[in-house]
Amino acid sequence: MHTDTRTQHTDDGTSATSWQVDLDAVSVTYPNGTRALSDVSLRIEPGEMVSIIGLSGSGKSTLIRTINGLVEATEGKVTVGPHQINTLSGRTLRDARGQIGMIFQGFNLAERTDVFHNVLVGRFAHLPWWRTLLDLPTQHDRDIVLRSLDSVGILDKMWARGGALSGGQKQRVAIARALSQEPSLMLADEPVASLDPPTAHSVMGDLLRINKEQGLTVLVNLHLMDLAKQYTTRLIGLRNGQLVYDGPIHDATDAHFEQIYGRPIQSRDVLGDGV
Ligand SMILES: Nc1ncnc2c1ncn2[C@@H]1O[C@H](COP(=O)(O)OP(=O)(O)OP(=O)(O)O)[C@@H](O)[C@H]1O
Repeated sequence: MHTDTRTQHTDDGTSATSWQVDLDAVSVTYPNGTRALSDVSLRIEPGEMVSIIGLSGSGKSTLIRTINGLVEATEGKVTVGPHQINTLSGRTLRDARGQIGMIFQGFNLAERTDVFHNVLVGRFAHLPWWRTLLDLPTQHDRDIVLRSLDSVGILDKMWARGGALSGGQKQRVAIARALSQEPSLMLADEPVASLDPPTAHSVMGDLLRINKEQGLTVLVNLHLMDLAKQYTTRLIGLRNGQLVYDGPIHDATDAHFEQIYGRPIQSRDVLGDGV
């Protein structure tokens, strides 16, 4: 299968590559016998902004984790940029993951460490080990950390401790940490599920801006249909581990959402405008 990449131009004139993602007949069965994904095939083009929607347990996290190699596909082929992820292990898998930014619902920040060093962690994939041990980032690494913080509007919090930030600020630090990897793909697993509605909208707005400004491929797991409609251009619907919708978001009707949820739409399926 041909795998495409696209060059993105960053503000400092350097260029990075935005990756395509291909899943070819991918199934995942966990060791306890749970079949979390069944025969999923899809292609995400470089630079797309895609939402993955489904009820709890439908396989959204498993899909995201299979793409970055945290979960192994038990059948099928997972191709991410130039890598066939499900054949990699050890150093080569770590190197590939170094180019995949990952954002989690729980932020995963070091609470007692300042924001600068939390974001610098994103550079570790690119630093020789002795520089990370000696805490000796280059000026280039520092510049990237500052630019990443600036791009999510929290440069002024650089010396605050991770634990002293609000949920929205923590998620922005997590986005900055992922950006400092200079990623070729951004994966977000329920990034706004712990946030209040206005903050959820602004974090989704940050992800959309990064997608547009940097041309970065973004895949985001959501369980709220209005966020998917407002911030993404393509919808992937999962139900019981199966792909039940894949198409442009503006073609997705309430009937499609009902098919994805397996029941009529309820108020808990939408966040509201948060104002
Ligand atoms: N490590 C695991 N071992 C065994 N079963 C698992 C594991 N992780 C997930 N599952 C199961 O796989 C199925 C899909 O789970 P997954 O977390 O991918 O769904 P999800 O759509 O992300 O759900 P949620 O929105 O609640 O996070 C579920 O039945 C879940 O219980």
